Amino acid sequence: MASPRQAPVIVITGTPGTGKSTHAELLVNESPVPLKHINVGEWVKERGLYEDFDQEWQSYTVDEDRLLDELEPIVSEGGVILDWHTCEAFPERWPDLVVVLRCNHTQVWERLEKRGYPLKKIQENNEAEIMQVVLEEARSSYPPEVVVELSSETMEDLAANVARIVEWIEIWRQQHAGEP
Ligand SMILES: Nc1ncnc2c1ncn2[C@@H]1O[C@H](COP(=O)(O)OP(=O)(O)O)[C@@H](O)[C@H]1O
Repeated sequence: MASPRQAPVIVITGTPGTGKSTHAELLVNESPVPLKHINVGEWVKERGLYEDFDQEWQSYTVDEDRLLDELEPIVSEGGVILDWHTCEAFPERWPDLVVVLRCNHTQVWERLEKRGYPLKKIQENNEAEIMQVVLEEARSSYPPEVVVELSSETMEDLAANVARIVEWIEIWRQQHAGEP
């Protein structure tokens, strides 16, 4: 990394509906260091970082090269939460912490139904949660000490998870104090 990092890079990932944005928003408020929340899906749409839009699946084919090019300078500064339903595109050197949120697949189904997702997309995500696709992806892309799996089924889970990440940030800060 070219620039000194005063704050860590945290990836929050998980199947859509597991609670990534909810966690990221609360974490921004509770973090002891300033964190910028990037909802990568929204970022891709706003900046046109996609090659195509699939009507049937209602999803974008992301231009990953452009996405990574645009994120790189922000990530090098540190103090960022990358919130995305996939994480393997991010280089191994980027995240200090990868949080994989997990949720009972029935709850995922209900949350995505409320969001108005097409049935096909709900089924695909439901199956992905059952098969722990995102967790496997995170485990195969990053060192084991960086990846943490957290349950996100209740408001108590949410509060406990954010408190745990805040504690982790405090330790990260102590370990990196005085670094150039
Ligand atoms: N731990 C939780 N307990 C209860 N409801 C939650 C929890 N996490 C998320 N939700 C709810 O589930 C829905 C999807 O959450 P969201 O953060 O948008 O998921 P994602 O960003 O992973 O797609 C929202 O209505 C949110 O309020």
